[in-house]
Amino acid sequence: MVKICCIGAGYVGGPTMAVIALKCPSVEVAVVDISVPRINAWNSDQLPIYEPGLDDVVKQCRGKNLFFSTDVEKHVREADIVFVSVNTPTKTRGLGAGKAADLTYWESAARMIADVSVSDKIVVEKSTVPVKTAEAIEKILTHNSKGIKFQILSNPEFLAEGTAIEDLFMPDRVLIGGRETPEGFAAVKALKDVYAQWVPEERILTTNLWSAELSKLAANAFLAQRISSVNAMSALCEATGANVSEVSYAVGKDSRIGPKFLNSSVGFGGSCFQKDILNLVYICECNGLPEVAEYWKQVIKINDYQKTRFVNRIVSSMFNTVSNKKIAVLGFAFKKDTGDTRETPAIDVCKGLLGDKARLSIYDPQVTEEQIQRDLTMNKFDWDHPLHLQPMSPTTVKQVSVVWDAYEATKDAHGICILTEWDEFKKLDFEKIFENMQKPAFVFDGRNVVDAEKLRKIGFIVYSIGKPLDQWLKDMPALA
Ligand SMILES: NC(=O)c1ccc[n+]([C@@H]2O[C@H](COP(=O)([O-])OP(=O)(O)OC[C@H]3O[C@@H](n4cnc5c(N)ncnc54)[C@H](O)[C@@H]3O)[C@@H](O)[C@H]2O)c1
Ligand SMILES: O=c1ccn([C@@H]2O[C@H](COP(=O)(O)OP(=O)(O)O[C@H]3O[C@H](CO)[C@@H](O)[C@H](O)[C@H]3O)[C@@H](O)[C@H]2O)c(=O)[nH]1
Repeated sequence: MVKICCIGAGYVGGPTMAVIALKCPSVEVAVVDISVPRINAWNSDQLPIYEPGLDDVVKQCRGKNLFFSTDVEKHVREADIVFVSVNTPTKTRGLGAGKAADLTYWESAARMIADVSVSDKIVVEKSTVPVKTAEAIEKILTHNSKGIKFQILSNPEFLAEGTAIEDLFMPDRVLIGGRETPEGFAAVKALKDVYAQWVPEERILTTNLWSAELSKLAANAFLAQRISSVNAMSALCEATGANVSEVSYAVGKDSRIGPKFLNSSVGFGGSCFQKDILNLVYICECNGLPEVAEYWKQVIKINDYQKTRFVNRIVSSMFNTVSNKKIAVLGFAFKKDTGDTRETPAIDVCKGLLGDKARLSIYDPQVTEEQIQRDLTMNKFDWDHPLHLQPMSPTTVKQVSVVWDAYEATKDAHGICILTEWDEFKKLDFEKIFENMQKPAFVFDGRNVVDAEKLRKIGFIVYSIGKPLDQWLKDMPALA
């Protein structure tokens, strides 16, 4: 029986290994982590992450061929294939601070693998890493190996949160990069055989190591670039009276461009896009390519501009101040169908409004008060460390209350900001909400989820990203 061990029981390690266990009953899969609460949660009825369909997959395999454990060394020692899916945060100090990937967790995992191994192993990079990381990992492993042979593969993960199980069941592609040597080809084949149990052969791509590592950063950069492109257009739409949804639709009808990933928003969030582009920018700079670095940096700049622009719209529309006004924030997660708040645009929008002394009442169906308070007090990039190493802030933001109902959040509010596209926000009774709000009542829709015309008929002043502006908003300056 092939034994797989995955170091890192997070958003990637957990779902990916659960699906491998489900699809490969003859493989034994152990997912290990240094975080005791995380492993306890994986072994309980309340999994540590919310992902549609995940509970079901875990229930079918847990205790049979899927195990979650904190005994990292034992499972690594016994495994034939070791996936490493640990944090790769953005460095906050030293060389490359604010851009480069911090490989501390990766390096310590590699040293531990070398220490405890007593048989040859395939080590798989599942985390997103800078191109050429495999070379460094290889050096750590071979210098400490006591004669044991390691083959390093790059097998980046492309799942998106909220659709992780679907993406893992039917991936567009699985990418495996390895050394172009007989041993490298054999390792690639061994991993390919695992995926081939449910992924059609033509969707399993094999490349050299550097292409696989770089393809992951490139894919995220291309995806984020599409959003920044459409968001840049949204500002121009507002200035000209064009409608960004109509523009996106018309542009996406070109089969060379395609319709997906062209929704204008308050900005992209999530644990990957910003981090991976910063990483790409740093790699370009290190390789003497400042023009290429500048090009990708612009994707992040437009994303920051979009968030600032949104806050400025709110403040300027509400008589140039939100001081002591109650603003209802609907949605805090970085996208719908997840409780994940890493790099969510809601953090920057809320901080912007708090900077102007607003009172915030926040509702998200999947995010807890503790998480929101933590996000609003944490320093940039601190979120991307194992849970027990994250700073616990003793302070809370007093002007923020977190409620468990959209109607409660909007009661007596001056304005509503929609920051996540949860389906339930489309079905709210806006007549009832309008009655209970201060007047004039504003809606700032950062996800284009509400029917603006319907809301205007009720009496709201509505701002929808990239849509023709209300007369009210036209009269207000909204410079970013
Ligand atoms: N979240 C996503 O959707 C996604 C998708 C594709 C790729 N990635 C990449 O995958 C990697 C993991 O991301 P994630 O979202 O799963 O992160 P995560 O923070 O949810 O999980 C990482 C886990 O690794 C554990 N860990 C860290 N060091 C360890 C060690 N030495 N030994 C054992 N456990 C250790 C942490 O405790 C944590 O539970 C990152 O490189 C990320 O960029 C993420
Ligand atoms: O048209 C769009 C599509 C997305 N978004 C936003 O972009 C962010 C990222 O969304 P998405 O890509 O769906 O989620 P992630 O889970 O961050 O997945 C991305 O990042 C992962 C981590 O690397 C990759 O594996 C995935 O392929 C890649 O899609 C979210 O804030 C979305 O709201 C938009 O604003 N407009």
